[in-house]
Amino acid sequence: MKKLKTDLLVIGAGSGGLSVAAGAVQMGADVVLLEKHKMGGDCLNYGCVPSKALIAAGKQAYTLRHGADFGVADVEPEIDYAVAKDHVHQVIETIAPVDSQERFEGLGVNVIRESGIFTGPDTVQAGETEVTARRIVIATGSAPFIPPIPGLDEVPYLTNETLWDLRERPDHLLIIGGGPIGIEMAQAHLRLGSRVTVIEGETAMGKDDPELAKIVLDRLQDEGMVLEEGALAEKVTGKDGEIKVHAKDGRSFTGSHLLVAVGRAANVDGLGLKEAGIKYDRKGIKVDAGLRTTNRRVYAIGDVAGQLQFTHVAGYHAGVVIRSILFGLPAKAKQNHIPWATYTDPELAQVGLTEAQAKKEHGINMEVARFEFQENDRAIAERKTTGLIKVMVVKGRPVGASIVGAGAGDLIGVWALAIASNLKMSQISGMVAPYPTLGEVNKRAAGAYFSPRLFESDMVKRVVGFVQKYLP
Ligand SMILES: Cc1cc2nc3c(=O)[nH]c(=O)nc-3n(C[C@H](O)[C@H](O)[C@H](O)COP(=O)(O)OP(=O)(O)OC[C@H]3O[C@@H](n4cnc5c(N)ncnc54)[C@H](O)[C@@H]3O)c2cc1C
Ligand SMILES: NC(=O)c1ccc[n+]([C@@H]2O[C@H](COP(=O)([O-])OP(=O)(O)OC[C@H]3O[C@@H](n4cnc5c(N)ncnc54)[C@H](O)[C@@H]3O)[C@@H](O)[C@H]2O)c1
Repeated sequence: MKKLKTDLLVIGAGSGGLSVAAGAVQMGADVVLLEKHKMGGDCLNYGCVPSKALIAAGKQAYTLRHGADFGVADVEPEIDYAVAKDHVHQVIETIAPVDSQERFEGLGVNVIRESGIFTGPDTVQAGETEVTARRIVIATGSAPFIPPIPGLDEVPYLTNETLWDLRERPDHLLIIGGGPIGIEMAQAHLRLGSRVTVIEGETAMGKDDPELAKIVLDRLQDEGMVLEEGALAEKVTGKDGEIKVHAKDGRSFTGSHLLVAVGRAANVDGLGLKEAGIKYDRKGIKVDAGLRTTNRRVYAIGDVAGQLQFTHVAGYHAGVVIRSILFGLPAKAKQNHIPWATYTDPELAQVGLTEAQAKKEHGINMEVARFEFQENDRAIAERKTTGLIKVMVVKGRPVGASIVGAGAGDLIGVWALAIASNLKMSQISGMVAPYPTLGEVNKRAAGAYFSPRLFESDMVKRVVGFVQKYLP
C-alpha cells in the first residue's frame, strides 16, 4: 500500500470538490483529489449541463413553430431526437476540459481516480493508496433517489443518469415527480415531440411560490403536458414500451417510457463514515454552520451536506471551507441569499423568502412590491409578456424575491446581491438600467415599492406645494 501525506484531501470531483481543489492548490496548499467515476460529477455529466442542452433543443423547435406573429411563418420542424442527444453530448464534451484530470494536474493537484473510504479519523484509502490529510473535504454529491415502489424494478425506467443516452424519442413519456427535474424534462420532451404525463404526489414545483409556479405549469399544460397532481405513485406494472403507473387514489397512467425524478439520495454509503466518527442520516452528512462534520478535521459540502442542492451552492460551500481550512478564519455558510432557477419557458426563480414565508416570519411588517412583464417594453417587443416579479420587503430592505418570466434566472441575480449585501430598496430603485431591457423589471419592482409613498402621500404633496411657492 502506497502512503501519502497531504494538507488537504478532497473526495469527489464534482462542482464542490473541483472548486475546493482548484482554489486551495492555487493558494499554495498540497491537495489530493479522489474521483471514482467521471470528472465533473453530476452537473457536467448527468445534471445541469445535459438538461440545459436538451432544453435548448426544445426551445429551437418551439421557436420554429411560433414565428407567425413576427411575420415568420410557423413550420412544424422535423425532429431527430438522436441528433438532439448528439448535441447534448457535444455540449458536455466542450465543457469537460475545464473539469478534466489534465487541467487539475496542470494546476498541481494530485488526482487519484479511485473511490475513497475512511479507515480512520484522518485517513482515507483510495485503491492502493492510503492518504493521511490534515483536513478532508467530502464532496461526494448525490444520486437519483429510487423510491421503493412495487414493480418499478421490473420495468425499464430512466433517471437523470440514463436519460441522456436514450436515442429513440419517447412516444409518451411518463414522469414520476413534478420537481425541477421532472418539469424541465417535461417541457423539453413536449417541444421535441413526445407526449408527456407528469405524475406528482403532492403539488408540482412545490418549493416555489405557488402563484408563480402556476404560471409555468399553465404554460406547460397549454403546450400539451398532462399534469396529474395529488397522484402518489405506489405501483408500477407493464412492460417495455407499455408502462403503467398506478397512483394511490386509483388513477393509472400508461406510457411508452418512464422517467423517475422524485428527489436525491446523498452519496454517503460505502464511505466508511462511522470509522471517521462522522454522523449522517438519510438527508446527508450532518454539518455545523461552518460545514464541519462531527469530526472537526472533516468538512462536507454540496449535495452530500443535505441542504439546498445546486451547483452554485456547492461552489459557495467551497469558498466557505477554503477560508476556514487555508486561513483558519471563521466562516459560516448562509442560505438566505442563495438563489435558484428552474429553466422552463418561462423561467422561475427565487431568492430568500417566498411571500408565504415572509408573511409567516414578518407578519404585517412585510410588504410585497409587484411588477408585471406586460408593462416592460422589451418584453412587449419580443412577445414575452408572461411574467411577474414579487419582492418581499421589510423596513425598506428586500428579504425575498420571486420572478417568473423570460430570463428570470438572470434577473434574480440583482436580488441575490441585494439580500447578500443588505441593500435597501432605494438603492435598487436608484440604479439606472439600460432601456429597453428585461432587467428594468427589477428597478420597476423597487419603484413599485416607493410609488404609493411618493404619489399617494398628502405630506409629499404639501412639501412640493410649499417648495414650489417659494422657489425662485
Ligand atoms: C437533471 C439535473 C439538473 C440539474 N440542473 C441544475 C441547474 O440547472 N443548476 C444547478 O445549480 N444545479 C442543478 N442540478 C444540481 C447539481 O447538479 C448538483 O447540485 C451539483 O452537481 C452538486 O455538486 P456536488 O459537488 O455536491 O456533487 P456532484 O457533482 O454529484 O459530484 C460528486 C462527485 O463525487 C464522486 N464520488 C462519490 N463518492 C465518491 C467516493 N467515495 N470516492 C471518490 N469519488 C466519489 C462522484 O462520482 C461525483 O463525481 C441539477 C441536477 C440534476 C440531477
Ligand atoms: N434548475 C435547477 O437548478 C435544477 C434542475 C433540476 C434539478 N435540480 C436539483 O435537483 C434536485 C432534485 O430534483 P427533483 O425534481 O428530482 O426533486 P424534488 O425533490 O425537487 O421533487 C421531487 C417531486 O417528486 C414528488 N414525489 C416524490 N415521490 C413521489 C411519488 N411516489 N409519486 C409521485 N410524486 C412523487 C415530490 O412530491 C416532489 O414534488 C432539486 O431539488 C434541485 O436541487 C436543480
